[in-house]
Amino acid sequence: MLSSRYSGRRTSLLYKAIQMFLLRYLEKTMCSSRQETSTSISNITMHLIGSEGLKRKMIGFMNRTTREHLRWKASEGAFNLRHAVSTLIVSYITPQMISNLKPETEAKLIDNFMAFNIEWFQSPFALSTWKNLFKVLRARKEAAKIINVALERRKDSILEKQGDFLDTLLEEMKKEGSIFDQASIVNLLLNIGVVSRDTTSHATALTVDFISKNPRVLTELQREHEAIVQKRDDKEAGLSWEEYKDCMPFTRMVIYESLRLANLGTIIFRKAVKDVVIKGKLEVKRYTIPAGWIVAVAPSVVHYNAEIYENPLEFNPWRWEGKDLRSPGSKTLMVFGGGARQCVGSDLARLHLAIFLHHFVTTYDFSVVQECEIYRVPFPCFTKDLHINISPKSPS
Ligand code: HEM
Repeated sequence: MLSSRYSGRRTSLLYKAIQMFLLRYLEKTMCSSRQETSTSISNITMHLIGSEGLKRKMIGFMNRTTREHLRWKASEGAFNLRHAVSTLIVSYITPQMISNLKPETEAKLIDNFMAFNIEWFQSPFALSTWKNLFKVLRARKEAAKIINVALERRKDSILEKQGDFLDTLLEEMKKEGSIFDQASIVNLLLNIGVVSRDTTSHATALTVDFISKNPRVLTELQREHEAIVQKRDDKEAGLSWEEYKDCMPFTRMVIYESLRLANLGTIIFRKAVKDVVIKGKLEVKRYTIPAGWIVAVAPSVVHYNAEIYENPLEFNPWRWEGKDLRSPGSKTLMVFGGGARQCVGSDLARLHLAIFLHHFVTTYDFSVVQECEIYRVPFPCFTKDLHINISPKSPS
């Protein structure tokens, strides 16, 4: 499952060219510039989990939403885990971005975020592909309209601030020389909805898939999380910030190991701002990357390197024992990118995974109905999604 294979599907050059074109096109409609996105998304993570008060508010909200989603899924029979988590992520990201939408408008925005994807792409020759492309573009347009209306209202509003991400962006926009205008704010909000949904839902599905194949890991996870619940005064309370920070070393190891194996950030790009000399052990292995060159870094080369990770294709969370896992990455772990400019959603993604696993292993038993299968082109695509059944644990 982890190798770069095409899983038996015939992928013609034309097919790939058109798929890449559509992806690029959708990307362009989503995000006007990488600089804007990154500067301002730094604010969302600051906004979402920056201050102590906000952390507590956010974690409480994520707990409630996760619990409700799992309860709802438990009553439904077998379900597609990645899709379920996509809805979950969008449900808690959307009100953090714009908090004062009417419930029906919020539901509409969530539906549009969910419809704005590329999963429908089957073949350039299938009429359904083009019909679906039309639906996706319509979803994008409707989502943009809802955000625009909310933004207009907020701009003119004399009411108290809502304390959401839209407020933060409007403050940025009003600053002298701001890189934001109304259009870039709308693009940014659309972008966050989609980026956070896809990366995090892929990561969650793959983590559960790895765990399902490793009963020893599941047992250890259950032990860690049940111990957390046992120590709590209010057994119904969700995970607290302190528990997240201090009481789940094994969960952190599982998250890092899953992300290392999943390799969701397949390629990252960097530009050499000056000549960079790469020092190999042997003279012949030394070379210089000239200033101005753009370099594509493939983190999987590091993540699957047997000199760094013993049995690199094995899912073994214990390999992280005793290592500092507070930072999102290092030279040997680039799941969220590398250097000063890394994924700005990494804190949020790790928090989500911890909360999800907490509710998942303490409240439910699960069984796999369909194993997941991915192929890489080079981005990981699911040819088969993980389908599971969950049922509430019987009280012990
Ligand atoms: C498990 C989940 C995730 C993974 C594996 C992941 C991975 C990555 C990687 C590898 C990069 C490239 C960083 C680099 O160039 O060094 C990146 C960038 C980025 N990620 Fe994530 N990400 C995840 C979740 C999220 C979430 C939840 C958000 C939004 C809240 C987000 C927003 C972004 C943005 C905006 C960038 C571009 C940053 C920039 O251009 O400076 N990501 N992510």
